[in-house]
Order: sequence, then C-alpha cells, then structure tokens
Amino acid sequence: MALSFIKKVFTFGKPAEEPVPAAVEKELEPRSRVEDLPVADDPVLAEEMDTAGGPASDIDEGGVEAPVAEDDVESAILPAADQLSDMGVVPLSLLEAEAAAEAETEIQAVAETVAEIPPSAPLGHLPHQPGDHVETGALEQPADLEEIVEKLPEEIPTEPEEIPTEDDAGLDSPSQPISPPLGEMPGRAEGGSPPAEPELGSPILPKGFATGPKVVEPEPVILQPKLSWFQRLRNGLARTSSQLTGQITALFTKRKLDDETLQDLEDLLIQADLGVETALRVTDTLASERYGKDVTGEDVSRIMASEIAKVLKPVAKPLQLDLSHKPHVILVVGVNGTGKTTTIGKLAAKLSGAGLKVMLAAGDTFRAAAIEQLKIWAERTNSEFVGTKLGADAAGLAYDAFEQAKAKKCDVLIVDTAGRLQNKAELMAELEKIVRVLGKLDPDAPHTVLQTLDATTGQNALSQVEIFRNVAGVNGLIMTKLDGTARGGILVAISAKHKLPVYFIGIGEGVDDLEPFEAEDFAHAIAGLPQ
Ligand SMILES: Nc1nc2c(ncn2[C@@H]2O[C@H](COP(=O)(O)OP(=O)(O)OP(=O)(O)O)[C@@H](O)[C@H]2O)c(=O)[nH]1
Repeated sequence: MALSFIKKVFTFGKPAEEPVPAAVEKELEPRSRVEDLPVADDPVLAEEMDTAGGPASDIDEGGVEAPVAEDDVESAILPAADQLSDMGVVPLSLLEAEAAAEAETEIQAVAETVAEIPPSAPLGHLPHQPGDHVETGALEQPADLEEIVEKLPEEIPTEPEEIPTEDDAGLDSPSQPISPPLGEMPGRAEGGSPPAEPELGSPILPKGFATGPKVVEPEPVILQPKLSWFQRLRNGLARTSSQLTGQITALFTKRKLDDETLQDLEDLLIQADLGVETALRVTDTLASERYGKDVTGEDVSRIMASEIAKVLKPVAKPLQLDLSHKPHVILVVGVNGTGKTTTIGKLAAKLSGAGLKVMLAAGDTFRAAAIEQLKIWAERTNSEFVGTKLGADAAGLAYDAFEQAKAKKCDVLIVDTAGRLQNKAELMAELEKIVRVLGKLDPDAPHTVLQTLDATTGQNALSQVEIFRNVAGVNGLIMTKLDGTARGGILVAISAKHKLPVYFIGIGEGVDDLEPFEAEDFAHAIAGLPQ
C-alpha cells in the first residue's frame, strides 16, 4: 500500500501522459491527495518513507517521539519537480492497474485500523503505534474519515480488542507535543492499569496528579449512645471517684478493721476534700458496723456513699422562683472565672425554654468579653438583654435593668456581676452596692443571690462562700466544672459546713451541661457506685 502511495505522490506536478480510465480514477479518488489519505497507522509507512528519501523517523534514539511541524511533513512527502527524474519515477500508465488492484487491499487495511477505534471515540481520534509518523492535518478532517468508514465492510467488530491510550491525547492540539515524554505517558506507569482516557483538550498531567473538582467525603456519622445525666455525672466525677476508691481498696486489702485502718481512712477522706465532718461520719458508721471484721473496699464505698447522701440531701433543693414579683431577680456572684456568665446562659435556656420571659443584665462591666458573651447567650435563649459600656457603674446598670424588666413584665431578671476575689475589699463593697440599689425598687430584691463555685479550686471554695455570703447575702450555690476534677468532694464539705442550698451542678460548657443537684446521684457517683 505504501509503495503505491509514494508512486502516486510522485506523479504530482507531472502532466498525465495517458488518460486514466474512469473506473480506476473513481477508485483512486478518495486517496489521490495527501491530506485525504486515511491515517497512516500502517507501521510500514515510516520505514518506506525512509527508503524513499523521506524524513527520518520522529523517534529519537531514546525512543521518544519528537513533535512534528506540519511544514516538515509536507516537504518530506513532496520533493521538488526537478528532482523527480533523478529518482527513477515510473510512468503513471503502468501504475494505474496496480493501483486498482491494491485499492481493495488498502480499504481492508484501513478497515482493520478503524476497527481498533473504541465505539465512543470521537472522529479524528485514531489509534496509532508509538513511532508512527503522525500527520495531524489528516487527523483533523473527520469528514474524510467518515467517507472512509462508509466504504468499510460491514463486519467491523464493535468492541476493540485493546484500547491504546498513550498517544491519543493531544492529537487535536497541534501546539502540544504529539507524544509526551515517556515517563509522563499515561498508561506507561509500571505495573499500573491504563488510566481513564483524558478528555480532549484537557492537559496531560504527570503521574500522581489528577484533575477534577475536589470530592468532599461526607463525615461519617458516628452514632453516640445518649448518656443519662447520671452516666455523664459519673464520667465527670471519674477522677474524683477513682482516686478515692483506689486508695480505699488499697487500704482495706486483706486487713481487718482496726483503729489504725480507721485513722488511715479518716485521713484519706479528708485529703479527698470531703471535709472532717463527713470523714468522721463515715469512719464512725464503719466502726459501729464492722469493727474487728474483714472489710472490703466496696463495703467502705457503700457506707461512704450513704453518709455523703445524708449530708447532701438537706441542701439539694430546687431554686424557688416567686413569679409574683415580676421579675424574680437573681443576682449571680462569685470569684473570677467560676462560671457565672456561662451558668446564667444555661439557666436562661431552661427558663425561657419553659416559656418564661427572661431578661439578662450584663453587670460585669469590667470585661468587654463578658458583656458580649452574655449578649450571645441572650440571643441564643431568646432572652431580653440589657448592657452598658465597659467600665460603667454596675449598680446603675442593675437598677436600669430592673426597671426595664418590670416595664416589660419579665418573669425573671438575671444580673451578671464581675468576678472578684473575696479578699478584695473594694470590689466586695461594689457588690454590696448592687444589692442595695436593687433593694430600692423592691425591698426583697435580689430574691435569689446565687454564688457559682469552681469545683477545681478545692478548699478555697469554703472561704469564698463564707465571704460572699456575708457581703452579698448568698442564699444558694451552683457548683461548676465538676467534669474532670479530682476535687469533687469539696461540694460535700461546703454543704456540711454552710448548709446552703445547692441548686444545680455544671459538668461542662454546653447549654445542656447543667442539671439540678441530686444528693443520691452525686453520692453514688463520687463513691464510684452504680445509681
Ligand atoms: N468544664 C467546664 N467549664 C465551664 C463550666 N462552666 C463554665 N465553664 C467555663 O469556665 C470559663 C469561665 O466561665 P465564665 O462563665 O466566663 O466565668 P465568669 O465567672 O463569668 O468569669 P468572670 O466574668 O471572669 O468572672 C469559661 O471558659 C466557661 O466555658 C463547667 O461546668 N465545666
């Protein structure tokens, strides 16, 4: 086929000596121009081009196919007319019969080539072998290809045996190298399967890269079993209880209950912040029940839980709201960072969730963040909000808020205050003033003075309650940060000493991390026992 092709090419520019028979001309017509020739995937083509004095193969020594300029292709195929006589050109008349005979074979060859094209491949996307001389002009004429396809025998297989991948991309883009460097060729990855065929016009990326929008994998939904409040409390107090029960178990392993073990137990309970009073209650009960007998750590834990519950029961009370006041005023006080603002937010969520009209007043005028923090809580909980500028008089703000709450017929007004250390006399005097000013609008106000206590502070909480109670008339407690502390026992000591109501306990920063204080639950959790 290729030899006849060259012979035909060499007749270009030469006057025809004899008329070509019509039948032969018809056969030759589809292939009589260079640009109309079917894509030369015939591997013989390049070699014959060499023999005929055509350009050397575009494959360099390293086997890499170099880009071919269209001009080069044309000049290589068409020698100048004055060179033809030196090249032993055969007269056209002798070639025509041969051409007619070869035409059928040639069509068959093209049919085989086209049969390798995947059914979905666009026209102009012909497969070819590495090292072929690719004539891009011919490939860009799908109309010619269609003509060729029309002439093909009908039995063209629909499924290609093998889909070549490495040279396909870039054929429609003459400005790109026809073959990328070997190492970058898709499908040449060692041991890898042929990659998905790139879209026409998309860049050929090096191995290890891919194009396309980033696929965001949805977060796996991990279904966490919802823990009961007691389970969460036990988890929160796990450090306190494990430390306590671990030491108790160690103390009572293979020991009879005697004076020495009782003394060791008393020391241990005091160190665990439970307080002297509670420690003595536990050791007295244990001695009366089990003196001289074998005692296990679990025996001690049960007696301890029972005695702690007895101390806590009288203080585990609900926060009484007198809604006839409209508003019931709650003043929240405490040392810096004990959780006042957060606790106010949690309380507001509960109250407004129950349908009460709540107002929050930002009386912590020392800290800009505290004002903002309370405002956010008000928004979250659908509460009214009253604030003032940083450094303003907190007592004046409390007074304004009380008036506004009355005017708006709020059920509950909760006033935040700046944190202060109990030993700072000046700040404690300011607190006194707030209480006094509120009392001007209602002699019973503030109706509740809540003190927040940070469980992690341990023994210092005892003196905090002492002083705030004296200055601001604290009449109820909320203990926060019972989650993760080893000092949860302090609540027992405070309850035993001050006997103030403990309304709620906090075991986290979230809105749901505040629950009413339950004596039995707390006692069991701290002793590491089930509910
Ligand atoms: N782990 C834990 N953190 C809490 C709890 N309650 C409050 N907090 C965190 O304790 C920090 C201090 O809380 P705040 O509410 O700002 O304390 P505050 O008493 O208003 O602070 P001041 O205005 O500085 O006095 C914040 O990071 C809270 O999220 C709790 O029960 N558990």
